[in-house]
Amino acid sequence: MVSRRKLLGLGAAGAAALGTGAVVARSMLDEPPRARAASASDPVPFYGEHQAGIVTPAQDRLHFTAFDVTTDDRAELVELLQEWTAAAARLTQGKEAGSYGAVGGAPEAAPDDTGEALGLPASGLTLTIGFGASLFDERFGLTGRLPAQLAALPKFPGEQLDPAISGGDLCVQSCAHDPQVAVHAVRNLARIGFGRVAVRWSQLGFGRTSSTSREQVTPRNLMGFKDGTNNLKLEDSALLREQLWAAEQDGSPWMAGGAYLVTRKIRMTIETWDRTSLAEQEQIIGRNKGEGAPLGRAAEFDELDFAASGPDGQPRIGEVAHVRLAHPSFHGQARLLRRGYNFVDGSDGLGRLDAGLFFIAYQRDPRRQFVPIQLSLARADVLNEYIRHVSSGLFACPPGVRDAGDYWGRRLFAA
Ligand SMILES: C=CC1=C(C)c2cc3[nH]c(cc4nc(cc5[nH]c(cc1n2)c(C)c5CCC(=O)O)C(CCC(=O)O)=C4C)c(C)c3C=C
Ligand SMILES: [Fe+2]
Repeated sequence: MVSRRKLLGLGAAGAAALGTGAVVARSMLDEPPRARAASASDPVPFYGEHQAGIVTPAQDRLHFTAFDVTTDDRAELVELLQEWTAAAARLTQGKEAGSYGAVGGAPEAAPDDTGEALGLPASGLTLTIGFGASLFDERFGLTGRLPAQLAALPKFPGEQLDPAISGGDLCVQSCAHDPQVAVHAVRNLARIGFGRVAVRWSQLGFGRTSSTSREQVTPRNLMGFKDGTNNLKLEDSALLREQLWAAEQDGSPWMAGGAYLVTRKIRMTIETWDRTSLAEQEQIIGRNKGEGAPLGRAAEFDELDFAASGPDGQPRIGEVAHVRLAHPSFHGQARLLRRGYNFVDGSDGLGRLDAGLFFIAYQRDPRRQFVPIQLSLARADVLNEYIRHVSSGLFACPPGVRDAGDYWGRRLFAA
């Protein structure tokens, strides 16, 4: 197999051989992936108990895609998932999607890799798959396997969802430190899926808006605030077991080790936000803009003190501040692993940027976690004056792929 990085180092003779369409022997250049990503260009292990791309320290770039399955044939769907898994195992290690690659196959055949990532390193690529509730209809004999956790989200006050950019039978979250690598992976999965799946909607993102590890600096969202401070993180193993990973006893044993994913595309009216005073912006969020410290406190990771009041006798963190309404203490300690990205999809034709937050949250049960939190936010959050939810997705992300004999969702399709 040719790793993309190796291809660059082949030298003139090797490059010439590839250029003439020679098929490279799989064993010639194969090498095992390193155990863990050490730098932004390194691979992240693909095999494991959980899918990569959930607690993996959030990469800088996102290409999220939802697919509709266009075949009604269960065997074809299983075959697709097997082919996707094999391609994902290669792509995430910096290899090409297929064993011949972009230039190593027969000249009369379409290449089994599209080529735009040739020469690029793995770039921390992770590919994470999810299954939407619509996959469990009568087409594939999965009706009895629909997890209760995929119950449709309620209609939240104020949302203006566009069905064309919501839902989907399948989703793939592609994250990498290089946008070309993230897009290349999705493009090749779509290519492999031709005739069996069609892209329903997709979203590009940048500037991760959450930290999922204590080793990461907290990034900023497009409102200019640090986002992801009080998040579930990779290091919180007991909390992850309690709040993130589905367990055998949760009702759908095939999901044990997986997690449920909620996506929301949230458009910001940033032009209005940008004309709002600093003091008001900080009141709305409940943290200061510079440090990201809770109002009334000095440092980013200081505890939030909801009882503290200012000189005017009013609570430092207002009753309708975003962080108060979203805090676990108001939701039976429910937490989320947030992993969102900023987006700017050009302009809206009315002189405004089409920009905002592509919110991504993983959890063990959206009915206990995302739904109550979002209900509080939708009812009272002062931030609502500046945001609008325009798309929604809910997916069951199965456990990790154990080894090369396993595939995404194997336990779902097992007899
Ligand atoms: C339903 C869940 C949430 C949505 C939707 C949401 C949208 C949203 N958030 C920000 C900006 C910030 N959020 C912050 C904290 C925070 N947000 C949520 C949940 C949702 N946010 C939670 C659970 C928390 C943590 C609360 C806590 O325990 O303290 C922050 C503060 C920094 C941080 O802790 O991450 C900011 C800033 C925007 C702009 C937005 C929609 C566009
Ligand atoms: Fe938030």
